[in-house]
Amino acid sequence: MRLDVVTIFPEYLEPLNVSLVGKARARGRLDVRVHDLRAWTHDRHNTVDDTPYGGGPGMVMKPEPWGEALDSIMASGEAEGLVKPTLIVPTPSGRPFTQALAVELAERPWLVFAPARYEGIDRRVIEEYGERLEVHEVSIGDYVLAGGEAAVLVITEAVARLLPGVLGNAESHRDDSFAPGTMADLLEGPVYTKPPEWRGRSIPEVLISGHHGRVARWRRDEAFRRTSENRPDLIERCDPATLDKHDRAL
Ligand SMILES: CN1CCN(Cc2ccc(Cn3ccc4ccc(-c5n[nH]c(N)c5C#N)cc43)cc2)CC1
Repeated sequence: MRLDVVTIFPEYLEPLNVSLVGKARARGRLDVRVHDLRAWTHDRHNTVDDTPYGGGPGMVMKPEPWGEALDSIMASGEAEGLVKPTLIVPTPSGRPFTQALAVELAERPWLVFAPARYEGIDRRVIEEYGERLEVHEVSIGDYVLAGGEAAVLVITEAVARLLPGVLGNAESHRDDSFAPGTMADLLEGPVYTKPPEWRGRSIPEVLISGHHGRVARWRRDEAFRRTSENRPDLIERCDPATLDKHDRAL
């Protein structure tokens, strides 16, 4: 997968050089290219924003630099034999970014991210590229950030861990929380490791019982309890047949 990010803060994307995404890049699973939007400005101040038409607070990102940047990146991808990218625009007014969308995006060969700042990007940019590309305007949560770069880090990590060969065998994403329509809709239960006793706190006996069926049942029950407490909405979403199937398998 090729992944391009256009931003006025390229240094914000440094975390894409480390950990899981950094390893995926080193292994050639991910080709990440970060671009400074100001490279596509032509005035002495490298201007990327201006006052909003109709008045109001803040500034709006000008369409011209974005148009030149996206055209240039698309041309470079096409020169390398890639067809068309999927454009992802983080925005507080976007549809929620979910595990289901991460799974969908992990199937794409080429993603381009357009994280804005200020009050956002002139709407005509989305209209222009929406006529040529699949465009996803997404929000990573119900809170307000100062720009889209943090969302790029979140989305990139969620997608990269789904790419073949990125997660080690031990860290399967097969039973991830939030995977649509499966028992994995439940939140993870508690986890424990050595030592068996720590500051007078021991671990649940069942986990050292050696009885795999009982361990699986205990984990499912704990996941169910935790989900009921923290995310009852996920219980609603989990169809009874799936719950029942899982029970029968235990
Ligand atoms: C007067 N009012 C009029 C409404 N605005 C709304 C507004 C407009 C821009 C910004 C800052 N910003 C700029 C680009 C950008 C991208 C993503 C996100 C973002 N925030 N939260 C998420 N989950 C995000 C994601 N993903 C924020 C961004 C914040 C709030 C406020 C002022």
